[in-house]
Amino acid sequence: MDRIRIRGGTPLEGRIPISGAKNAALPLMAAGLLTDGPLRLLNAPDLADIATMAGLLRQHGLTVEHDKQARSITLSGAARNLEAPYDLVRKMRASVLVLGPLVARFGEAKVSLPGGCAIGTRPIDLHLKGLEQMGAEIEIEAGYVLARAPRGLKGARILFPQVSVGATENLLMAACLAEGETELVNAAREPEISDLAECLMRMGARIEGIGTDRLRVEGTGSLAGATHRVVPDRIEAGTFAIAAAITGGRVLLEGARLDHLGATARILREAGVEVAERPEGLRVSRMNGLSGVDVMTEPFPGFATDMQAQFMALMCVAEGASMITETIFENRFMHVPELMRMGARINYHGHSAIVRGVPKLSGAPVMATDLRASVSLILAGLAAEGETIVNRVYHLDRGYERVEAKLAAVGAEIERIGG
Ligand SMILES: CC(=O)N[C@H]1[C@@H](OP(=O)(O)OP(=O)(O)OC[C@H]2O[C@@H](n3ccc(=O)[nH]c3=O)[C@H](O)[C@@H]2O)O[C@H](CO)[C@@H](O)[C@@H]1O
Ligand SMILES: C=C(OP(=O)(O)O)C(=O)O
Repeated sequence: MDRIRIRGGTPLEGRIPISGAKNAALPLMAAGLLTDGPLRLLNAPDLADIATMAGLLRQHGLTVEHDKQARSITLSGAARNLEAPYDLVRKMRASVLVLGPLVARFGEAKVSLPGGCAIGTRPIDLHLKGLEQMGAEIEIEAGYVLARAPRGLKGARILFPQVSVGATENLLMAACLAEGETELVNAAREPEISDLAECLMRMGARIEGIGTDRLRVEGTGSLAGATHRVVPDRIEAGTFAIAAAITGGRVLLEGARLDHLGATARILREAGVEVAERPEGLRVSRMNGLSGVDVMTEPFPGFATDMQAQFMALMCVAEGASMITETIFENRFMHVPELMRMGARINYHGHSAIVRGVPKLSGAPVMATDLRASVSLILAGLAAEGETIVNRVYHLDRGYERVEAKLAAVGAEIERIGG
């Protein structure tokens, strides 16, 4: 399995292109099930998760063309097979996003339960309850969700007791083909949800309240094909902002959007990082010292859980202490022991970690456990003295496109070792 070798200490300088967002592209691909298409997605990232979703949609019967040169994905045709098998769903939780579109359009779906993953149990009860409220009959059998709505779904008022990105996306897609009006209350407001809603509108859906926590959808009989540009990846942008900050460098994040960073930009500024909007993207630099800042993860526009591990790496070399509280996932501190192997001073208990900054981290062999934990170890390696080897990088390839090439282009000493 591939490893990443880093020799730390070089301040990063230059321009980094930001790819299309994984977490926008995956639901947009699932939206391809709602139409015969073609649905053409531009600015599509080239990632392992995108290949997994393409594989899943192909086995449902769609034609999926991923033109990596043109960075486009074109989806066309109608699903013939309504089953999403365990072998594909277990690889990637976002596979469950085929459930809403399949049952809304074809009146039936059989989708493997995704199961837990490294960061938590991640149930899908809110997805299922919402579909039931829209008239679907749901049974769980042998690890599969069997959903049936032979006469189609009906609009409903769905109040989420907890904000869920995936449940909002699944039910938003289902509502587009339901009969009558659906209201999603306490809906997630992440930029990826607005991106999905805008694409659905281009396909002919009627949605109001985009960007708010109350989405109203007037169902239509069918949706058409469309062309849509995937939003830039705010988590990739935030990750590279921290790469610049942790090395005392200066980078231009091409295409990144300040309004999509939510609380991340404010918190980085509080820590001593300069973040400025430019016509081509975001300029991020750090000329002076870093200071410890407390953060708590929250749904958008709060500080993103997908930025927590990277921010912790930064706080490892800040002056003073930082309390980091994870409120979204129950087990998202697996990077802590690995960062400690590099000399970080961290105490954690339950949902909170106290990080006491040290002047220098030291390079070490470390093990990646999930996507954002993996990249946090790369960030720590960029700031550390000596060599860091990040093992088990397949997690990284799920969500970062050519991460080592992008970092090497701005001066990092980093390479992938195959094998
Ligand atoms: C592909 C994708 O976009 N993944 C993102 C998405 O994941 P995902 O859509 O899985 O995350 P959710 O927003 O649904 O999860 C938020 C919380 O709600 C809980 N929950 C969720 C659904 C449900 O039916 N029942 C329930 O209890 C989850 O266990 C978690 O504790 O949003 C997360 C939170 O911003 C991000 O970390 C992931 O990167
Ligand atoms: C947790 C993440 O992804 P997923 O929901 O696909 O596991 C992530 O992108 O950080």
